[in-house]
Amino acid sequence: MAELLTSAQMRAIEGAVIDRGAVTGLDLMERAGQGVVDAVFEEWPELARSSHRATVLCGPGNNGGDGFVIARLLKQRGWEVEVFLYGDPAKLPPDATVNYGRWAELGSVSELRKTGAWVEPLLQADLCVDALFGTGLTRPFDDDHAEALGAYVLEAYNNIFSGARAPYIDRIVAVDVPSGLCADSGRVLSAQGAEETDPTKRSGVCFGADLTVTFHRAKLGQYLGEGPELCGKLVVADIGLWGGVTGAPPVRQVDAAVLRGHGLRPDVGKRADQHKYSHGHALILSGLSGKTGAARLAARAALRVGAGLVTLGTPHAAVTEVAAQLTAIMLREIDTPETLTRVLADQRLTALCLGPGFGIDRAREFLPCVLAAHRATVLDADALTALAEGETAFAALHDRCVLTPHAGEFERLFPDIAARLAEPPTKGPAYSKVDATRDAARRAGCPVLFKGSDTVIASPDGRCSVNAAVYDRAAPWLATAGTGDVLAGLIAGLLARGFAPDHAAETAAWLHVEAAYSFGPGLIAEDLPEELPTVFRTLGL
Ligand SMILES: NC(=O)C1=CN([C@@H]2O[C@H](COP(=O)(O)OP(=O)(O)OC[C@H]3O[C@@H](n4cnc5c(N)ncnc54)[C@H](O)[C@@H]3O)[C@@H](O)[C@H]2O)[C@@H](O)CC1
Ligand SMILES: [K+]
Repeated sequence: MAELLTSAQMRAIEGAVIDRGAVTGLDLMERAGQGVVDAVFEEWPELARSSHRATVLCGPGNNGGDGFVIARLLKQRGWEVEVFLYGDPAKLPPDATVNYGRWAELGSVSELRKTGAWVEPLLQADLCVDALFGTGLTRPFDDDHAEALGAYVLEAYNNIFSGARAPYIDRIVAVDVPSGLCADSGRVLSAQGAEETDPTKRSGVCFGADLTVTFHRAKLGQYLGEGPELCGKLVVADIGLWGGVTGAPPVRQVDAAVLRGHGLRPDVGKRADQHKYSHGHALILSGLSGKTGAARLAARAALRVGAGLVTLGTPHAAVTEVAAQLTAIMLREIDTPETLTRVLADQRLTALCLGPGFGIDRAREFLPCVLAAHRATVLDADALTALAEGETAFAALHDRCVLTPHAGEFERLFPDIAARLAEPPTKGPAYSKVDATRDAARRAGCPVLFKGSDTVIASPDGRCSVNAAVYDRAAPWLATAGTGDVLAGLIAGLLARGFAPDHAAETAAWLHVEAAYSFGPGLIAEDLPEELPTVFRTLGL
C-alpha cells in the first residue's frame, strides 16, 4: 500500500527519524542529492557517459541545499556547473549552509535576479536542476522573481506560465517538487487577483519538469491537479527513511495490493461450492426508451465484475428495446417507485444503481424510495443532480451509499466546497481535491468518489485514496461517452458481492483505469467490461 504524503507528514517522518539519532539532516540531504543524480543518469544515460553542462537554480531552503549537493556531485564528475541562488546565503537553514559552503570550495554562486543573467546559461545547459522550492513552498513567487522566471522564458522562449514546460531547455529535473507547485494539492500557487491585472499570471508560475525526483514517498500534489503534467516523469528515491503517517488516516494510492486486501480474490465470492445468489444480485435502474444504453452498460459491468445476478429495472415502454439487447442480464418491469419498493422486498437484491441515463424528473421521483430501502446503492449522473436539489433527499443518504460525481455534479452537490476549491490558491499548502472530497464525504455521511484523471475517494471518517490515471497509468482514451456508466456498474456489482462501499469504489476505480489501459486507444465504453477478464487474468485471479 503506497501512502501519498503531505509536506507536513513528510516533515514529521523525517523529524522522527532524526530525533531517534539514526540519521542527520545532512545525511538525508546528501542522499537526496545523490538520489537526484542517480535518477538523472538512469533517465538520460547519455549524460553519464561524459561530462556536460548543468545550471542549478537553488532556493532559500533545504530544497536549495539539495541543489548545492547536486552541483557538487556533478562538478566532481567533471561537469561544468553554474549555480544561482534565489535568496540570501546568510539566511540559508543550517544543512543548506553547510552544503553552500562545500560547493563554494568548488565554484561560485550567482544571485538569481530579475535581470535574468541566468537565462542564457539555462538555455545552454544540458541539464537544468530546479532546486528552488520543494515541500516548503508557502506562497507564490514574488513579483520580481515571477517576472524573472516567468516573463523572460515566456516572452523569449515560449512559456513556463500555466503549466507548459520551457521548450528550449534540454532537460529539466525538479528536486522533490517542480518549483511553484504546491506539494499537497498539485496546484500552482498564484498571487491573489493577479489574473485581473495580468492575464498571464492566471495560474501563477511553475517550473515544469521533464523528471521529478522526490524522496521517500510520493507527495499528494504529484498525483493531483496539475502535478502530474508539471512533474513530467516521477521517480521516488529511497533516502533511508522509514515509518509512515501517524495520527490522521493517510491518503493511499489505490493499487493491486489494495484490491487484494479488499477481497478481489478467487477465494472470495467465487467459490465453486457457492451458487449465484452468494455472489449477490445487483439491480440497475434503467431510463426510458432511447436512454437505456447507459444502464445496460452499467449492468454489463456489474455482471463482469462478478455479481452473481444482474437485473435491469426497466420502464414498460422500454422493455422491448432493452430485451432485444440482453442475454445474461435479467429484466424486470419497474415503472413506479411503488413497484420498486415491492421489488426491493426481496432481500436477495443486494445492491442498487440509480442514475445512468435515468432522467432527472424520474430520478427525483425514485430517489426517496431508493434511499428508504437502505440497500447498498450507487448514486450517479441524474440521481446526483436530483440529490443536489432536495435537502430531504440529501438528509436521507446513508452510509451504504456511494456518490460518484464528476466536477460539475460535485459543484451542484457541494457548491460551497467546490467554490473553495475553485479559489486561486495563494498560500501553501493549498486546499486540495483530497480536502474537498473528504469534506464532501463527511457532509454526505457516505463515501464520495470525485471523478477525474485524479479520482479521489473519501469516506466520512477521513479515510481517503487517490486513483490517478497518470504517469505510466495514463489512459486519456478513457474520457469517452459512457465510461462513467461503466464505473457506476462496477461499483454496483462489487457492492452486490458484499464489498464495503468505500472498498467497492476504490476497486471499481482501479479496475476501470486498468481495463482502459489494457485495452488501449480506440476504446469505447462497451469495451471496458469486456476487458475485465484480461485484467483479472493479469492479476492472477
Ligand atoms: N523532509 C525531508 O525529509 C527532506 C527534505 N529535503 C529537502 O528539503 C525540502 C524542504 O525544505 P524546506 O522546508 O526548507 O522548504 P523549501 O526548500 O521548499 O523552501 C522553504 C523556504 O522558502 C521560503 N519560501 C517559501 N515560499 C517562498 C516564495 N514563494 N518565495 C520566497 N521564499 C519562499 C520559506 O520561507 C523557506 O525559507 C524538500 O523539498 C527536499 O528537497 C531533503 O534535503 C532530504 C530530506
Ligand atoms: K524544486
